[in-house]
Amino acid sequence: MIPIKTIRLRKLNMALVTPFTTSFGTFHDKQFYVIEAEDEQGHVGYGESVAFTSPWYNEETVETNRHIITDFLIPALKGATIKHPEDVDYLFKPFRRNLMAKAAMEGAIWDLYAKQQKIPLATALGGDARTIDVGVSIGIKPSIDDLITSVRQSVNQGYKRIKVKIKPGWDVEPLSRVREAFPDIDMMADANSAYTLNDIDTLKQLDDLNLMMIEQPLAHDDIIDHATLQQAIGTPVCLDESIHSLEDTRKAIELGSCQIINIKIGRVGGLTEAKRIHDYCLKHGIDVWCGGMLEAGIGRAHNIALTTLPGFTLPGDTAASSLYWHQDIISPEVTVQNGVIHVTNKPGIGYDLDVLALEKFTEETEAFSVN
Ligand SMILES: O=C(O)CCC(=O)C1=CC=C[C@@H](O)[C@@H]1C(=O)O
Ligand SMILES: [Mg+2]
Repeated sequence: MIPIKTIRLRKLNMALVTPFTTSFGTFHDKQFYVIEAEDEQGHVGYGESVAFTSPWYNEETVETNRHIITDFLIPALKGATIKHPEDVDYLFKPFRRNLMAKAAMEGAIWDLYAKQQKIPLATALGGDARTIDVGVSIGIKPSIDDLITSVRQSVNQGYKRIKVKIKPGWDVEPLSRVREAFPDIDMMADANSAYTLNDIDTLKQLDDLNLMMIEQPLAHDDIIDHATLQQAIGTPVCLDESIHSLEDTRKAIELGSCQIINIKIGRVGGLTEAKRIHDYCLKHGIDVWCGGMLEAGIGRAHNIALTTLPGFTLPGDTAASSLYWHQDIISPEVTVQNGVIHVTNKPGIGYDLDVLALEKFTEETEAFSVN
């Protein structure tokens, strides 16, 4: 690779079109870092951090990302010889976890590499799909009627799969009403670790609803109880938060903890590990799909590139920019036609940056020399 000259951190703050409710409360906007990796010839690769401002999804936050990137990952790049983006994954190995910080940096370097090679990031990763199917994730709503309305909107827009968030007290009844209204849609539930093995009877009732999967029903750091649960229910278990690496994937598959894995680039430390997990699952007949973290356009573009790999057999959460942002930071924005994204064959992430929008949402910028 042409050596990296500068790493720039841009802290962005963007208002969400739809507030996003989690166990920590409701987010109305999202702060995150855009990482710009510039080489000595002026090519710029872009990455996007996906950590939230509070550690509700994993241990990372926007501020821990900045700390790890500026105090450890950028210094590690100084003087390092990066021949291929896979070298970055190796370079960052000595630093424990902080996978979203690593993924943001590594993603920018993968994009820079692809632009230097004048190939799409998808091609650099080994993907060749020209279109990808996408679904949509619907949060917990004030009423079942509101949920039905949201599902109808998404179905009418042609999304290939509807993901409905559930929690104790908001599960069998709302999902049954959705299934009654939409007997034939591909539907899944995302429990975000809200249940325990004491809830097996409730979760068994979901078997009657022909769900594609139930995502992360039990503890965020468990694969043992998920194996017990998978034995007890017919609905395929999908793991999200429990899987941080290829090793976690191997263990979960060997234990029978899941039948499907939601791969999120940020959760597993970057595109290199995400590809390793994909390749392993492809070999072992485990379906995978690409999860979302409410990314802006750069993160969305990385998700699209990854999803072109052959093992991404199920629709992911990479919905259109307009479902999340009044204005995205890429041009063109990510659009979805009848549940399908057409993959661009432009170099790197395949989208230009909308510089005016980027500046508009930038709260601060820092530059670090690497050579
Ligand atoms: O980006 C999207 O639209 C998907 C967002 C989404 O469903 C999630 C984001 C982060 C954590 C979870 O709440 C959930 C998920 O489990 O994937
Ligand atoms: Mg999930």
